[in-house]
Amino acid sequence: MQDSPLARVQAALREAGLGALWVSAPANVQYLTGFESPEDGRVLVTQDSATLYTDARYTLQAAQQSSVPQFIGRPPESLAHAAEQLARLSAPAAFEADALTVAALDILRESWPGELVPTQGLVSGLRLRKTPAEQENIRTAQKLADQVYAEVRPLIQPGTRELDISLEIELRLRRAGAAPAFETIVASGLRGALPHGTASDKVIQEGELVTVDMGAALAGYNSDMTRTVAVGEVSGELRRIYNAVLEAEQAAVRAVRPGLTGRDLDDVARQVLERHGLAGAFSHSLGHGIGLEVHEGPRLAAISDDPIEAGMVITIEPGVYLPELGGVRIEDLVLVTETGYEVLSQAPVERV
Ligand SMILES: CSCC[C@H](N)C(=O)N1CCC[C@H]1C(=O)N[C@@H](C)C(=O)O
Repeated sequence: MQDSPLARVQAALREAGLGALWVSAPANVQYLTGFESPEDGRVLVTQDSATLYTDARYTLQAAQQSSVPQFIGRPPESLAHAAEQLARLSAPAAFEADALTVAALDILRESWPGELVPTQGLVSGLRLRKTPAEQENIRTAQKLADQVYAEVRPLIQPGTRELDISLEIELRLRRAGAAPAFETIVASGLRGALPHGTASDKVIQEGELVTVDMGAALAGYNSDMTRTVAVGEVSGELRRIYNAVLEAEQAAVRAVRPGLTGRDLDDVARQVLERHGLAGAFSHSLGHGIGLEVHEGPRLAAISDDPIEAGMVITIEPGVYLPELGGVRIEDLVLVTETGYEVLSQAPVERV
């Protein structure tokens, strides 16, 4: 309890001179309470209490899952209940500035007494380093994704539609009790130049590269991995960009260790691609943290000072996108350890 996420948020409130925090970011609601329908939940954390607010659709579920007491009801009753707690505080209450619409803030201001101040990162900062239990959840989600990828890999052949590959992946994830972490990306041939090219009805042809970017969501935690494979013989230029991306990816993975910043790792990959004359075609960041959300801190990007620390789970995913030719992305899921890294994604990276 002493070191639980809730206890740490309460300690942070005391340190910041805040009386309470209204938590509305779904991942933060789940992190603090264990409630697995967090889009329909909010949490009021004070220095010595916490209440989960949700509605009657979730009475039983919230009682089974939540580690904090629940108030079942909708606004205005729920906000009036929170207002009673806030009225006892002498310090201002805070809200999550990155997880509240202007309209929702107006309603809180109309419903509650006292000052309401914006905060950022109070809870999501705690989520950056994963506990051993969280690491295990992500590892299990990735193992399932590896298994599903292996089962579906034989379908990536001439004559198959991209859509049928994504459907097969998503069906197999769901059969196993998981869900897709995000809409599966299957981008073949020229569509490979779309970094977020979700599967279309395009039919895969001989001589194309096919990029599959997939993740499993299990027990609230997500995985994320990309493989690009060749269908038959591909052109020399496609082979060249594939091997350049592979070199960049492997260099960045091998560089992972605590003490660096997100920018340092992004630089490693970008420099390799620069040597191959391809840095201009790497149009996104190197990677991101992952956990209760697919995209969370730290950012691995050219503009990121985010520190890389042991316990973080990150993706390393350089890509090259050339509209006239196609694209390549290779992505691994990596746990940052005290001494370096452990690659969690085990699906084979093929030679092209
Ligand atoms: C819609 S979730 C996509 C998951 C994927 N593995 C991923 O994170 N991608 C695909 C290419 C770029 C990268 C991404 O979206 N990165 C973000 C963080 C960025 O802003 O660069």
